[in-house]
Amino acid sequence: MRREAIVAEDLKKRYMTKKRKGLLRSEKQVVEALRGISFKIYEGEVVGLLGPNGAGKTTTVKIISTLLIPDEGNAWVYGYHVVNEAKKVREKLGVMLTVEKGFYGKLTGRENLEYFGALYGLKGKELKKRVEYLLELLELEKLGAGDRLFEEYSLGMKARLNLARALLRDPPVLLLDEPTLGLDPPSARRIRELVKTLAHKQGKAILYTTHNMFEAEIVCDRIILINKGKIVAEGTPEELKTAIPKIKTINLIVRGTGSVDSIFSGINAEKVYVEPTDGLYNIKIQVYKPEEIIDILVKKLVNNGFDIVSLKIEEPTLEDVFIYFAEKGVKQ
Ligand SMILES: Nc1ncnc2c1ncn2[C@@H]1O[C@H](COP(=O)(O)OP(=O)(O)OP(=O)(O)O)[C@@H](O)[C@H]1O
Repeated sequence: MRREAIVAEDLKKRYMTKKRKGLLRSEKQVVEALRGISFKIYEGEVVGLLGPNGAGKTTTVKIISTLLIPDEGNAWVYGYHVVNEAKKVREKLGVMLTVEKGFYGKLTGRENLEYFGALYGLKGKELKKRVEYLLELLELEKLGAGDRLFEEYSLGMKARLNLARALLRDPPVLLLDEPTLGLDPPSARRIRELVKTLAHKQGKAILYTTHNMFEAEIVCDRIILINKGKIVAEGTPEELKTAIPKIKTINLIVRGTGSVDSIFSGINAEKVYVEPTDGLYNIKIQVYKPEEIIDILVKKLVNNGFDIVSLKIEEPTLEDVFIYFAEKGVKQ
């Protein structure tokens, strides 16, 4: 049986902030960042924590990583309590929060890793071996980055070094907060491949936050969707796609000079988006049963002098799931 690596039980967190009221006045305000979040993450899986801005993703990651104390609820990492046994929890964790934090600009990538490795208690040959292994694993040597100063690093190199640092102690649990944000495709791909290998081949438990739905779908075994501090949906990407009303999208590109708006009057669609580009119209029509309207639609377009350049019917994507739950708000 797979072991539970992270267990979160009814986590709640409020922040006290001040809202400006005019030039000199401000009013205290309570932000309910987490309103009771419970989940489990097992060894060997990548679990995506997804949600719109301000949903509570970073707050959750910070609580699990012992950087923030919850107001209510509990969480454990390999059975150690995140508040009462924070030191033990930290020994089990590799955390990647923001890209640059804590690295020394005047040290090379290799020296930075050696420095943090020493802080974590690695020494001598063991430390050197681990650092060389990680420089290879993250392809930093290949990019000529091992002996370059950190201040000269590109964003992609910084992210790779950040992940290397999180792996120094070879921890069984990784918390990765938007690890590919702003990266070029090769760096993002390298990190995604590595994350999957670390979970599936080495059995690490990985909590992964991202805004990128394409990424979530290819990296995550399971997804937890949060909105306004609550879990609104949970499952594999496939399960989530079947959890929303089976709305499909007719994707049409047509060429013509007339107005397309009259075409859609009388057509029973949920939503229609029209985007004119260079003499073409890019049209998206969301409907439950495309087969019921497609004939009429094509006839109307042709009778009004439009050429159909392409026509596709698309199944719901993870992005549709995300938008559906974000718009729907919190299930009560
Ligand atoms: N230190 C803080 N003080 C006050 N409010 C905060 C603080 N940190 C977060 N918040 C608020 O708590 C809520 C949850 O924030 P959090 O950063 O956890 O969300 P998120 O899902 O990570 O968002 P994003 O996708 O934008 O990074 C938001 O309303 C945010 O404004």
